[in-house]
Amino acid sequence: MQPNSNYYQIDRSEWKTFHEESIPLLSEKKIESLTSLNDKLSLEDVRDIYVPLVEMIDLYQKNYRKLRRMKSNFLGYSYEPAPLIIGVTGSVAVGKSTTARVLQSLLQKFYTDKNIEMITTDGFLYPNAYLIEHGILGRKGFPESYDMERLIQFLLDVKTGKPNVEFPVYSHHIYDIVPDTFDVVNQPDILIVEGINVLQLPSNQQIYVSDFFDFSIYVDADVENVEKWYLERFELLMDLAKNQPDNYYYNYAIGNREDAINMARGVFRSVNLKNLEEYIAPTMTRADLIIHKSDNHFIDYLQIKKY
Ligand SMILES: Nc1ncnc2c1ncn2[C@@H]1O[C@H](COP(=O)(O)OP(=O)(O)O)[C@@H](O)[C@H]1O
Ligand SMILES: CC(C)(COP(=O)(O)O)[C@@H](O)C(=O)NCCC(=O)O
Repeated sequence: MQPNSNYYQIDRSEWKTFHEESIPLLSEKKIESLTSLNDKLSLEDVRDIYVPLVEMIDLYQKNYRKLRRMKSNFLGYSYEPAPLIIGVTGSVAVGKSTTARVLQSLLQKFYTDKNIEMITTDGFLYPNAYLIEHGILGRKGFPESYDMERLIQFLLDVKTGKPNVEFPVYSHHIYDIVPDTFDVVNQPDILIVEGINVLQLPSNQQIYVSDFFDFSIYVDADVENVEKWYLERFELLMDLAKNQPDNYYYNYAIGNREDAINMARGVFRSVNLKNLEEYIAPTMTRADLIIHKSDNHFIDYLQIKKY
């Protein structure tokens, strides 16, 4: 990021000191219970990074509701609550879903009386059969592989307060959309939407996915680290598939390990890296907050949009 860019750069050592006086501190008990639920997460990360982040989101949340109330009064409409929507994006395997899950759990502990939900846009990928039929299986994750109209309709339904809004489910284990399976989002107070495509511009829709966002986060890391984390996840998925012949990773799991890893490295470079460079990284400067991860997923600095 250039020094004259539109972001304040804040080192971890400074970020961790931020605290809004009017907000009661999250108890140590709540913080500790979160790390025991998520073995990937260190207590330091929750304390240093996520607690200040939740407090900052609380400022957005309060302001959002206040503005909506005042606007309704001004226009003479009755006030209708609408969820605050937070977008989380970044490369494949940078740690978006881990970040989104931690944020969801911590927000839920912070707002005990509110409903905090999370979805991933993987569910809006077209099924493999469709991608094959259109000759774009090798473009999975690129803009044309998503049903963006359906995603926008979903967000519209949630934002306008519809109950039990259904969305399709993607499974990394079968490497496809799970047939005839849906999850629901039911009138959340806060919805986190995680995916590589959430800050991208629409191809032919009038509305951007990001038009629905009240706060957005881009998770950033050097490509060498992202490739390493992608390969580590690939090995983990292979290990889990060892005794599951129906699993997409089964054939890799029972075959030559080095060949499988080399294949995955090739896929990362020819598909996911290309996607990152062409379509994902260019959306970074649309985010309100950039979280930078260094070796071993250590968050070393954050950047907050100035204007
Ligand atoms: N903070 C973290 N500490 C350790 N491992 C992590 C952390 N965040 C993510 N990972 C690991 O990195 C890999 C990619 O993370 P994931 O959340 O699946 O990425 P994405 O959703 O961006 O594809 C996974 O194997 C995950 O377990
Ligand atoms: C489903 C995805 C597009 C989304 O990735 P995610 O952010 O969930 O890791 C990606 O995991 C993927 O399958 N990419 C296509 C190339 C590949 O890695 O097989």
